Amino acid sequence: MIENTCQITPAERVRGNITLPGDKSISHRALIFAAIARGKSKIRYLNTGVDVLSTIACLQKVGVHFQLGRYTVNVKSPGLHGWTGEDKTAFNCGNSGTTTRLLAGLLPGQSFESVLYGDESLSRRPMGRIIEPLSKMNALFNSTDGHLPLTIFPSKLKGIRYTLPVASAQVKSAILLAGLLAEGKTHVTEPVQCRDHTERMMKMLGIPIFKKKNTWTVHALKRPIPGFEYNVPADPSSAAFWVAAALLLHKSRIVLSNVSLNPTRIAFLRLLQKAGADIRCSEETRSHEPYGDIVVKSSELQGFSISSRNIPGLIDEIPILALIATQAKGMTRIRGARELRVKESDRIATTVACLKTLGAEIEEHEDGMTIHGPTPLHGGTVKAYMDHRIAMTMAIAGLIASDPVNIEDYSVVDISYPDFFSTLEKIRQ
Ligand SMILES: O=C(O)C1=C[C@@H](OP(=O)(O)O)[C@@H](O)[C@H](O)C1
Ligand SMILES: C=C(OP(=O)(O)O)C(=O)O
Repeated sequence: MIENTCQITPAERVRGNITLPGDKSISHRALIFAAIARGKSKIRYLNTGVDVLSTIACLQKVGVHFQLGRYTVNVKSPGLHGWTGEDKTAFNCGNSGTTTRLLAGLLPGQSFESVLYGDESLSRRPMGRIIEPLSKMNALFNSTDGHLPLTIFPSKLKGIRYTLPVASAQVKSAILLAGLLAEGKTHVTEPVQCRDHTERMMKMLGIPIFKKKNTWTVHALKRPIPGFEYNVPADPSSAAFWVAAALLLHKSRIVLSNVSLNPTRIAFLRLLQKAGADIRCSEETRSHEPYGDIVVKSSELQGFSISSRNIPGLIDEIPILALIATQAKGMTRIRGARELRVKESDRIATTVACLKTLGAEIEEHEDGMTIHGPTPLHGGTVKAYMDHRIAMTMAIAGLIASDPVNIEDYSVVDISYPDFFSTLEKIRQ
């Protein structure tokens, strides 16, 4: 076996109760709001993947202290108005788009110059989408052609009215966060709803934020907000891999506990239920983020259709949904998914390439893919393309294929789910 290649052999079934990692999107935000707050905060069940560790490393650079325990992180911050940095403070965002774009909203209103940079994959991803609205707020940037590294100069921000041209929670969040340090009100309109964790956390902390139709309005932060305690629910995007394994392998049953049931995140569950999946969600526990338990059993599935309006609610689940579609009866159409081309990898191209290698009947389109099923998958060797979601999708493919699947660079799963392979070993039979 080549170094950093793993082999996943076929399984008969998966069974058991799974402890998932904390939600990655909520973890980034819990840390960022603990840094915005003044004083001590405590966050439980944080996602401890490499992306979230990048957010911690960046926030340490502005004078925020973290003490990481097994399930708890204690945070001590001088508060947003007390962040300190040396001139040209360099922030390594690693592989994380969320870290980069959310911090790009908070750094222009600071009194020091900063530089955001990241790995090869992150350096290919578009930053023009945040530079454009934040520049309208008077932020001053220097970038190479809308890509990292991004230099951010201190500036006096003003509120704006902005309609998102791409449905992106990262862009929406960057603008709302910048609004905390801007003069006047900041309004963001989202034509299609995307995840709303930033807005929920602002509300929870008493930050003045309001919604009218599909426009969010935030006011500048006049008074410091105090530290807080927060329990991060489990990550539905990580759950999706085990949901797929349980649906596709006979006589399987898995239970996933305390999963975020935020409606902006679980469109994939609703879509699969309509396609025939036996997925039951327990009654939601209402907190600032709804959460509950999910039970999944083996199911016969029909092909499904996804169009641009559905994409934001299941954007990160498309590679695993494409794998599920190879085993569903009939045709599955995924369109309006151009955004997938600017993720950690070009997820339209990489999903299609990997599934074709294993014998799937799949066609690539500029904005999506068409899949014909059910088509039995055979084994083979696939690349992870330095993309955690592609590596995890291929691992589930290995469980359902007729022969082993070798995954090159499998350790990239650490970006969002360091315990992924040990969990797979626990539940496979
Ligand atoms: O705000 C977030 O936490 C995220 C938003 C989405 O990205 P976009 O905002 O680029 O759609 C998603 O793909 C990413 O995994 C996390
Ligand atoms: C796209 C993702 O994350 P990010 O944009 O934060 O790199 C992801 O986790 O699938």
